[in-house]
Formats: sequence, structure tokens, C-alpha cells
Amino acid sequence: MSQTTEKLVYETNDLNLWYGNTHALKNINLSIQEKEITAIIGPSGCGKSTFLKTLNRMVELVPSVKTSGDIKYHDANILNKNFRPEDLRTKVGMVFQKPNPFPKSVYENVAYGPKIHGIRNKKLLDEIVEKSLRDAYIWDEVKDRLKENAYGLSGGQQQRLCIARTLAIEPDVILMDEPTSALDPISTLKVEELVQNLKKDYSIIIVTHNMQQAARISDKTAFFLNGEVIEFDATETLFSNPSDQRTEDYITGRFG
Ligand SMILES: Nc1ncnc2c1ncn2[C@@H]1O[C@H](COP(=O)(O)OP(=O)(O)OP(=O)(O)O)[C@@H](O)[C@H]1O
Repeated sequence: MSQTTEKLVYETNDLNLWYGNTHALKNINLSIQEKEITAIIGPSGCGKSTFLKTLNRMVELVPSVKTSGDIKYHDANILNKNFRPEDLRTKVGMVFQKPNPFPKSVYENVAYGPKIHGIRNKKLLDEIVEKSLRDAYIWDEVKDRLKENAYGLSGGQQQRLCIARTLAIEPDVILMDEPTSALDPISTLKVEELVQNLKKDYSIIIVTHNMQQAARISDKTAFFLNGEVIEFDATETLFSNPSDQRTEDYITGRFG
């Protein structure tokens, strides 16, 4: 493991998480490479979203949560009491299942983050907005609608706008929690293409119920079951030659 350490974005060591008495994550040991797409798959309730939300410490918004073990983000243990979760906010972006634009204009949705980080120069903001929208494959569709309310966009456009909003703060990692589950097949393909293109600049961790999607777009896949990682491997290997019977049962649709 040591020879690849410099390329890891996250490394979890014996990570456990409880919601009250519910043991939701059990001894998770995962090494996540930089500039790859890592897919998290598994049946409902197996801990996929919980795992994603530990990576930006959002899970701590639930008062009953307790954790043990550690999560290294580059060199810092983000579960350490002295680590400030705010330090992750600009580094780790998140895209949710349902597109959640602000009730503001398309432009303001993207400019919001940079403005919070103190950028006031209009020309610079214009450049950031255009670049983020281009990188999210939505510029051509919205360049004449920048002043319109984002709620007027289609669901697929809203999701790409939310991705643009994430890109505008130049994160290091993008966490995606079933980002296409609310989208039609064409919007889904657009977002998949976009995600694949983003991996040259970002490390992406994506939770998906759609196994074809994991197989199509990810480099590595982790199969979760009842809060445990059953198997973690190169996506091609995991889908074509799984080493655990439970993985095989899941990917062949025998349960879940
Ligand atoms: N806020 C919470 N309070 C208490 N228990 C929770 C909370 N959120 C999740 N859990 C429990 O933790 C376990 C893992 O849930 P999680 O949402 O991470 O699963 P998931 O694999 O993402 O499921 P799905 O695919 O249905 O979204 C489940 O048993 C769930 O009931």
C-alpha cells in the first residue's frame, strides 16, 4: 500500500459508524485513488450514502452519530477532533440525488460559491460561471438564459447546473449520491459522459443503484452489504470475475 500512498485521496482505516444502536458502517478499509471514478454499489440500506456523507463529515448533522477508526483525506485524519469540517467544504463538493438548485438565477447559482469565498470582481465571476457551465456540458443550453430562475430548467439541466455549481469552487473531490436516479435516460447519459470527462481533473466517488452505470463509468467499484465492504476491485474485475459469492449474487440480480 505504501508505494501508492501519494496517489490516494482518501484512505479509511477500520471505519465504523453508528446511528444510535444501528451499526451502519463496519470496519471499512478502503483506499480511494486520485483522479479516478470510484463507484459504491449495494442494496438499499447497506450504508452507501452514509459512507459518502462521512467523507465530508456531513453525517455528523445527525446527533446520534458516533464513529471510530479514521479517514485520511490526503495527509489529514478528518475524524480527528482538531480537524475543522469547514476545511473540507471547499475541497469536497457534493451532488445529490434530486437536483437542488437555489431559487435564484442560473448565473447566481454558479456564482454563489465563489462570491462566498470573497470573489467580487464581475469579470472574474463571469469567467468562472462560463467555465463551470461549459465544463458541466450545459453552457450552450443556458447561455441565453443566465438571468432566468434555475427552477425553469428541466431536471437533467438542473442536475448539470448543480454540477457546475460544484465545479465553480474548484473542489478536489466530487461526491455524487445517485446523481441520475431522478433523470430520464437521455439526461442520464449526458451526466455519465460529463462525469467521465471530469475525472481528468477531479476524484469522483459515486453511489449508484444502477449497476450498468457503475460498469460503464467507474474505474473501481466497492460492493457494500449490511454496512460492510464485501469486495473492492477494478470495476471490470468485480463485474466479470467477482471473488465473493455475495458479489456475484448481487450483480447477477439474485438479491437486492
Ligand atoms: N439519520 C439516520 N438515523 C438513523 N439511522 C439511519 C439514518 N440514516 C441512515 N440510517 C440507517 O443506516 C443504515 C444505512 O443507511 P444508508 O442510507 O447509508 O443506506 P444506503 O445504502 O445509502 O440506502 P439507499 O440505497 O436506500 O439509499 C440503514 O439501516 C438506515 O436505516
